[in-house]
Amino acid sequence: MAATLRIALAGLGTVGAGVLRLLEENGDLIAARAGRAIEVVAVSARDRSKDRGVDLSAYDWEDDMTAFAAREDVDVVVELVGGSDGPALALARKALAGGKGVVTANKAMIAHHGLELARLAEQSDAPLRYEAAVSGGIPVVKGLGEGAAANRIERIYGILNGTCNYVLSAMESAGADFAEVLSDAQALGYAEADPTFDIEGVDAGHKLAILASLAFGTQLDFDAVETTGITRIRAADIAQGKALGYVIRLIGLADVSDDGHLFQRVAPYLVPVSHPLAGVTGPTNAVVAEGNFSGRLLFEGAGAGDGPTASAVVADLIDIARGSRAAPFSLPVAGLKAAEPADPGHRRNRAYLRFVVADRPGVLAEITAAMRDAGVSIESMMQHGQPDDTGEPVLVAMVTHDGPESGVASALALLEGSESLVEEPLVMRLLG
Ligand SMILES: NC(=O)C1=CN([C@@H]2O[C@H](COP(=O)(O)OP(=O)(O)OC[C@H]3O[C@@H](n4cnc5c(N)ncnc54)[C@H](O)[C@@H]3O)[C@@H](O)[C@H]2O)C=CC1
Ligand SMILES: N[C@@H](CC=O)C(=O)O
Ligand code: NA
Repeated sequence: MAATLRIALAGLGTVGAGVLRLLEENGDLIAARAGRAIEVVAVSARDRSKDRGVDLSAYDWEDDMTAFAAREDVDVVVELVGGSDGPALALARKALAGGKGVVTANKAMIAHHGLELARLAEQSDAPLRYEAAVSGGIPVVKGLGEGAAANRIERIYGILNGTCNYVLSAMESAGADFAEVLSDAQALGYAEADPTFDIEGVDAGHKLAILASLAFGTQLDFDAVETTGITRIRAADIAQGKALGYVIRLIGLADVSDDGHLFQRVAPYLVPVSHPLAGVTGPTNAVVAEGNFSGRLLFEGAGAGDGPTASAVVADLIDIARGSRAAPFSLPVAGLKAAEPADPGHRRNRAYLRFVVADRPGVLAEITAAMRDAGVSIESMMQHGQPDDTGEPVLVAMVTHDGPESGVASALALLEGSESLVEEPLVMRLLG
């Protein structure tokens, strides 16, 4: 058997402790499959004395994780700290520049700096792997980079954030309160250190930017991802969606037009109950990739949590131990094209619009007039009034016929500043 693959592990939280447990429990099987043992040499985290339920006594401790990059007894650095910049990025840069491999679960860092890191990896012929960064335990990075590598991918979309899916499906099934379910998701280790990244769609945006680059061979462009989170969704929207035959899911969706314009959006969508993504509940993620020869591929599994994420991290280590040197984004860096962001105005779809309005005569006429003037055709409309004349605001929801997104945008622009609207209208597209 070849020499041991020696690793240093930065970050001993949910994922880091999971990796140590996995290497401990499945060590023999992993060594047999990798062709050599994977040995943890050193670890680093913020607090040395914290009880993580794993024995650290066999490993060296470094207070400063960037010291891993200079250690001659380390082949691969595993970065499980998080944060797009800061010590995680410093460590990845130093390690790759010095010819060490890097395995990371850090989607924020890859989404912002993946191109630079891939270039460093290429220059020093060091492996860079990030399977855990996109949809935790699902082998979607490998699925696209290897299994579907022969295809032109035409569209990629899916449920990319376990926390949001957990929150939405609990609100849907148990009528649970948003804040309460979010704290459950945090306690279960699904949420990011800053959970606003989850609920505002930023985390899903990081993953979508990575998937788009892998799928379309374009340069990462996280700044161009249009991002809307789930914080404005009310129980009434979920109930309304259900009555229409839909569930609400936070969807990341990317495609590239024939003339090379890249569309990337994360937003809550109404998903027909018959669609495979509608049955995806809890912290589960699912990614659909449409290949021109493979047809529709569906990758589904646990998108967050210690075990599944550790499984993806260790799979990357096994790849490196086997000697794989695949390009991080499936193509040499020079082959990744810069893509212009697409203008979403021409995209056609049906939309769910929800207004909270003052309960007084003429309000509905004002909204429908704006729709008419913008050329938006209404398919159905529901008003949830108060049982008696309480003067409380009421909720008006409507679904439009298929039409360009620019029509809905124009209608809402006409209503901007209207005293009839008590809050900003909510728009969710119907997944087609
Ligand atoms: N928790 C999950 O389900 C998943 C997490 N990830 C990613 O994995 C990475 C780690 O996530 P978790 O384990 O959930 O985070 P965590 O918050 O549980 O653990 C982070 C670890 O990094 C250490 N750390 C943080 N800042 C540090 C610093 N400045 N210096 C030294 N150590 C520092 C902490 O002490 C802790 O040990 C993140 O990039 C996250 O986005 C990816 C997929 C799923
Ligand atoms: N916070 C993320 C963790 C995995 O990427 C999520 O909820 O999906
Ligand atoms: Na993955």
